[in-house]
Amino acid sequence: MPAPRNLFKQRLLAGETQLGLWMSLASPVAAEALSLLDFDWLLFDTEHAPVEIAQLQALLQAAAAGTPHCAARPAWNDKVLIKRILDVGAQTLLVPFVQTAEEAAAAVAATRYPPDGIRGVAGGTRASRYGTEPDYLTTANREICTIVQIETRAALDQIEAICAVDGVDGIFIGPSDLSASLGHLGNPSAPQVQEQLRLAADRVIACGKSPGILATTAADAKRYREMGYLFIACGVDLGLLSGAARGLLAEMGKA
Ligand SMILES: O=C(O)C(=O)C[C@H](O)[C@@H](O)CO
Repeated sequence: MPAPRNLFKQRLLAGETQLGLWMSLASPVAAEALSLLDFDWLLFDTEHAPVEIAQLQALLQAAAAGTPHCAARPAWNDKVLIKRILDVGAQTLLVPFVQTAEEAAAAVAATRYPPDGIRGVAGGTRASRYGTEPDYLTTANREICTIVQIETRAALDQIEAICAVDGVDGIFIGPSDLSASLGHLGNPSAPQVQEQLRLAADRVIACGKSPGILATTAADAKRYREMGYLFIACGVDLGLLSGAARGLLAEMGKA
């Protein structure tokens, strides 16, 4: 049996819109419950969430209950972190803080077995169904989706060069870090930041790649969709939980 088909990658390359959810709670219960909703993808964050590799494996196992495609973000553009995430079965990686074509190429190489890259070979991991998929090693590369995250002014300057790197399947813009880099720390809604987000989407699309982004409200997600963003994390599980709890308290008159 070959590696599982990566439908998220196929839809990304076809330019389809895919609505996702950003997962920071580090909770298998939340992962399982939210996987049963109709999101196209879930992103498990290991950069800014307290998630190590064994926990990520448990999160992926829990989310396998449902249909969304499961992506993961390593804590850094690091070949060891990326290898370990691939081994626990994530096929789509969102690699943070990529600023140059060279860094993008390194991210791609880390996700591919030789001769296309440098991913280390393991006999039995969750990715290969613990070694029961005889064709996994020869088919894994084509089912990996590598998305790089642009989150600085310097990276914005390199969008076209980064998009041109073979194996980069999509470009994800991090509004929080980008706003910080542009001098608007904590304020991604600043008009100058929003203008850069609009321009970035246009430039990525002009390069023939799909742009993605993280929104924290439905209003933001809709605006980003109008800007042309194609894979949009429409919210964060942690934010949704605490927002709903705050709303409940407010309704009870304890704001
Ligand atoms: O810059 C951003 O935006 C991101 O990279 C996402 C953040 O890390 C964070 O908001 C995720 O919870």
